[in-house]
Amino acid sequence: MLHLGHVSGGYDGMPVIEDVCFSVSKGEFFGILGPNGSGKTTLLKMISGLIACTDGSIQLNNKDITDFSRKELARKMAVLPQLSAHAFSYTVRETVALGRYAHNLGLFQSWTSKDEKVLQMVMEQTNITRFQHDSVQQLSGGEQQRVFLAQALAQQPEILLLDEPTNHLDLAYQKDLLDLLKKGAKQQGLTVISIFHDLNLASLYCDRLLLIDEGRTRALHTPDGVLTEALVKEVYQTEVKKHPHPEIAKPQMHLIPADMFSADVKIDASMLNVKQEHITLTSPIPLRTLSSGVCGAGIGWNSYFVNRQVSKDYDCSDPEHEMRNYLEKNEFDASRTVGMMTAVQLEDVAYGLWGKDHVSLFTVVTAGVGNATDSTRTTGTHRQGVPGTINIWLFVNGRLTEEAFIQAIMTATEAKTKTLMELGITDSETNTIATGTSTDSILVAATGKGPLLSYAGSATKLGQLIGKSVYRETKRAIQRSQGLM
Ligand SMILES: Nc1ncnc2c1ncn2[C@@H]1O[C@H](COP(=O)(O)OP(=O)(O)OP(=O)(O)O)[C@@H](O)[C@H]1O
Repeated sequence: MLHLGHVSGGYDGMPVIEDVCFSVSKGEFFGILGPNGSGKTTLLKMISGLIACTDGSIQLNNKDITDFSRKELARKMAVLPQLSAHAFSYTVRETVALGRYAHNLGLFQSWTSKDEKVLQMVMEQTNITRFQHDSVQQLSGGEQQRVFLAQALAQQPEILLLDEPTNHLDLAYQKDLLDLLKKGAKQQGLTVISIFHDLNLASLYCDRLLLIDEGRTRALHTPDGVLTEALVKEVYQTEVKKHPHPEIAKPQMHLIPADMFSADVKIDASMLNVKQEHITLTSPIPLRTLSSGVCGAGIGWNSYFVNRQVSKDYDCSDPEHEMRNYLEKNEFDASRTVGMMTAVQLEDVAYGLWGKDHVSLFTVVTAGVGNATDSTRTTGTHRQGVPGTINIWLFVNGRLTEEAFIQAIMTATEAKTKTLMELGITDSETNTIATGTSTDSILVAATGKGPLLSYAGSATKLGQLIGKSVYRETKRAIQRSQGLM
């Protein structure tokens, strides 16, 4: 639909855009990214015909844009400019109605019922109907932004050009506006070309991104292809971390603020508090965690770790909610706590600091095996009223990659299973060696200090510490709970 072939252009003979080529198809949501002054607005002005190309050509539906009259072009393309501090003397309704200009013979003279219908529709869509008789001047920046979007939509263009459309909008309106544009693209085939400063919004909504730097194309691809840590660092001169969005398959870039480094912290027994009711560990800094606890499960940052004793017939339809109430009652901030439950006597806990020098590990285990299961054979129907959960906490005094977190869990699970095998713990349903219990939980937490540990398999120092410590501490915890130590 729109094709830019080797386009160059700028101001007063000074080139800003150089040799840019790309095509945008009908119904595509296309994002333009780049640092301040890289030429994004200039490129948008060239597409809308406001600035002429000094080289190359811009074609709309196979016709050079210079061959369209201004009014013809306005029926095809609408522009939502960056909001500036102009004085707007029109009312909201009048401002939006100006968008129908391209469809009329003269301003307001031939106002038709179709114009009125479109006007009402776009004011509804942008949620500005209630301000329609107010002066644009008296609206907030975000409200004005929506008025000008309504004006652009009233043009009923094939292509909508937007310069940072979410500027001035609060979180909900940012989402509403971009949802509206996406819907327009998907359902009505509206082609959206938009400048973004927010890489994450661009990633969420755009089908493809163009990254420009000093007026030249640096990358043109899907969000995943353009938003790489290396490219963003090079173009924006700033450190970022790439992470997948938790709900949809789009990348998100996280800034890393300077001066966020806190003092070195080593997690050890001095931070552990064993009581009859619960075992707690309080870290002076938030730790990066991966856990299967009742609370604080998944990936997160936590400072408090609670292993709470519950009666063996604890039965609750919403254990997470109940646990949160418990944590709050005991003055733990539930949003920063990993909480687990066990029915074993907490004084039977086994723990120890393993390793020294570059990496060390503080391992804490509570273990009951009354509920031991062989995961390869159990049908899950056989349950005993005997306490039986193995809760393993691994505090790594080091910095872990995500794969190291996952491998730490694998290595710990292998070591736990080996302990059960050596102690001859069996599944009472299948009469075979148990692999764990049906309600085991695990936590891996890391201080994030020191050299990066990329792996935690048994070939690494960390993996060996995990294997040995989980094996030993689980064995001691089981033997204690069985009254053997
Ligand atoms: N009207 C103008 N006359 C002369 N030079 C201009 C004009 N407008 C912009 N420039 C220059 O062109 C370059 C690119 O500006 P442009 O506004 O296109 O960048 P941008 O990527 O949109 O920046 P930002 O992210 O800050 O909005 C800058 O060096 C700017 O100073």
